[in-house]
Amino acid sequence: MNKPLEKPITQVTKPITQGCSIHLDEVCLEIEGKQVVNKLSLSTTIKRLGVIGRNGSGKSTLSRLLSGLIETSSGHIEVAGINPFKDRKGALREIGLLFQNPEHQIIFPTVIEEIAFGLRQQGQNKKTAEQNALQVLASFGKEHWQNVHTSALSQGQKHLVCLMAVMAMKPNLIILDEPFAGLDIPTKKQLRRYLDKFSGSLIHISHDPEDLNGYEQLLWLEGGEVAALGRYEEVLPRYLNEMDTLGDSDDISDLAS
Ligand SMILES: Nc1ncnc2c1ncn2[C@@H]1O[C@H](COP(=O)(O)OP(=O)(O)OP(=O)(O)O)[C@@H](O)[C@H]1O
Repeated sequence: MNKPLEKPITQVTKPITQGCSIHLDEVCLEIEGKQVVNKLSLSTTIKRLGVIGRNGSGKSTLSRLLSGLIETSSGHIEVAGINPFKDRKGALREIGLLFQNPEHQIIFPTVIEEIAFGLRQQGQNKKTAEQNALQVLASFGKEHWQNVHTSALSQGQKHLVCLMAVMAMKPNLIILDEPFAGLDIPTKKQLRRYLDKFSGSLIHISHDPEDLNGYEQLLWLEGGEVAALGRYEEVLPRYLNEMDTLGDSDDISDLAS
């Protein structure tokens, strides 16, 4: 695959709701000689942006670039007015990242410690961080979780702890890297309800278009490039059509050659 798609739209001039500003200018990332992200440019202030694309198209890499965990090889990234890689303090303040697997995120034995950790990172002292963490737990109706051992939580509960930990830091933008994968339908619906209440911006990576229902824009990545950026209703049918066509072919066998 990786054939050029229709002319990409990389500038959406009229966002429906104003959110966090995100600007990428000719961003490239090379890992071990492989061009993982290639001249990626986009500019948006949308509040709900879904990211779709095939396995290996660069979605998780984009989330790491946007949250400043990795540096570009070339090009420029600005999120909420800062360069997230260079301004780590600013990135901690502005951007939260939620991984698909909460096991990759949770490091503390109890829920309160886990939620307070990010606040300590932001400079709060232990007492204030724990008070604020407790407030967040209360706002989710989960005060009784404070001393619960994180290892005793179900997968869905772990996801919720990660979400509360991220929200406690009051970011302007939360990036979600397939947070619903492997969750049952009720847990997914509950987490979705919490996310819908978030007043900041969300960038949500998902293989399931249903997760992104109601999102204002979709970014479709292909081979580390923007295949399309536009309204959900415009981009999704094109994407699904392309995926159907690919599903009828056999490009997986290419991996063996
Ligand atoms: N640390 C790394 N070393 C080598 N290659 C990498 C590394 N990280 C990512 N890649 C490559 O970059 C490409 C994009 O990977 P990425 O994980 O961003 O894709 P993705 O769209 O999130 O995929 P998926 O939908 O399967 O999660 C892949 O070809 C992957 O093999």
